[in-house]
Amino acid sequence: MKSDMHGRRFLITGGTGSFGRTMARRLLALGAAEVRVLSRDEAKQDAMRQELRDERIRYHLGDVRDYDSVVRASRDVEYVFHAAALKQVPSCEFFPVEAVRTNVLGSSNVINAAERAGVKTVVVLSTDKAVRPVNAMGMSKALMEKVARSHARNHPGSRTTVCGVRYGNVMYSRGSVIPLFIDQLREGRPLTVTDPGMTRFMMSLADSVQLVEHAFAHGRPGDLFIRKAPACTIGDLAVALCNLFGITLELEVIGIRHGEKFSETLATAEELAHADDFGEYFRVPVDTRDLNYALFFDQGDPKVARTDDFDSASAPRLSVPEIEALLRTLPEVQAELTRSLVGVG
Ligand SMILES: O=c1ccn([C@@H]2O[C@H](COP(=O)(O)OP(=O)(O)O[C@H]3O[C@H](CO)[C@@H](O)[C@H](O)[C@H]3O)[C@@H](O)[C@H]2O)c(=O)[nH]1
Repeated sequence: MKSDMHGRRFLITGGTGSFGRTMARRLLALGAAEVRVLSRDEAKQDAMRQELRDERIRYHLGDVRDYDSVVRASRDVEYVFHAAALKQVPSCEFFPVEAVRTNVLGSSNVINAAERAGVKTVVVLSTDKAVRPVNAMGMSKALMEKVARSHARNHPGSRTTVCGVRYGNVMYSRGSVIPLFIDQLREGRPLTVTDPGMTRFMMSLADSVQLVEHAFAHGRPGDLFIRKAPACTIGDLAVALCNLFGITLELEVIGIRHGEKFSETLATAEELAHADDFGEYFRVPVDTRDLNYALFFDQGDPKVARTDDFDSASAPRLSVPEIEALLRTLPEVQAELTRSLVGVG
């Protein structure tokens, strides 16, 4: 049976990142006619070209901040996955205007170029850090969500559907805690735990691709899809990794970092009050009522008070053996496990 992706033309912004590479591979496997990658770094494009070696991939050098480069990359495209972003919390804290340029204005460029090119669907990728944000990265992603969802409100007859997904930490993503802990284990150093009680939602890269595919297949204008990921404490994650590698190491508690939250929120009570529950996913439709504030004040919303946030402190909590099982499913961890841990322990 042919998939919905078969014979279609796609653009992935930020296409050389870990999400982009995984998504590109998947689209090619499903018979996509063309996968265009828009990104800034020619070295990463070259590495991807060597890795995937498929004539259906076209590399566009450019930057989402530059509208013309996005317009060029969007020509004749049917579907856009918008993954380009500044996503490091510390760098966005130091340079918040850069976060605004890429995450907010860049996203607006992607949506406007898609509209102009007659793209059918744009899926924008967001993060739990955009919910009740405390850092510039999260704030800029929250505004990106607003930009994306306002498209549905402001262009009700548009032939371009703009929808989004929001997910938590992607396990083993570049620069994140799991590869860091594995390096520390390998070197026999104590694991630097910020606070053992901190919680994060845990998702694999494969899960994030699946969520984007779900949005691609089912998204209506302005929809936001959220996967109901399980959560764990960072202390349990550290113990699970030690168990997995058969090593006993001390944990060194270093304290919560600048701009971090103790727990993350994937969906607020206000969003959940209006969300559709699809088992594994929530769909949060956009509020398309007109901006008549009197209506909001007069009618209120009794549903909101009855719902709690979906946050990592109260979400289904993975036990240590469950974290171990989840870690074992990750190809990167499988590769690490087959490497010898000589000199460690
Ligand atoms: O040496 C360390 C580093 C991190 N942590 C903790 O581990 C958890 C996860 O940290 P990390 O992997 O750095 O992820 P986050 O800071 O939660 O943010 C990640 O996840 C986001 C999605 O939620 C992405 O957008 C970010 O780019 C990515 O860094 C947090 O509780 C940290 O406090 C430690 O305990 N020790």
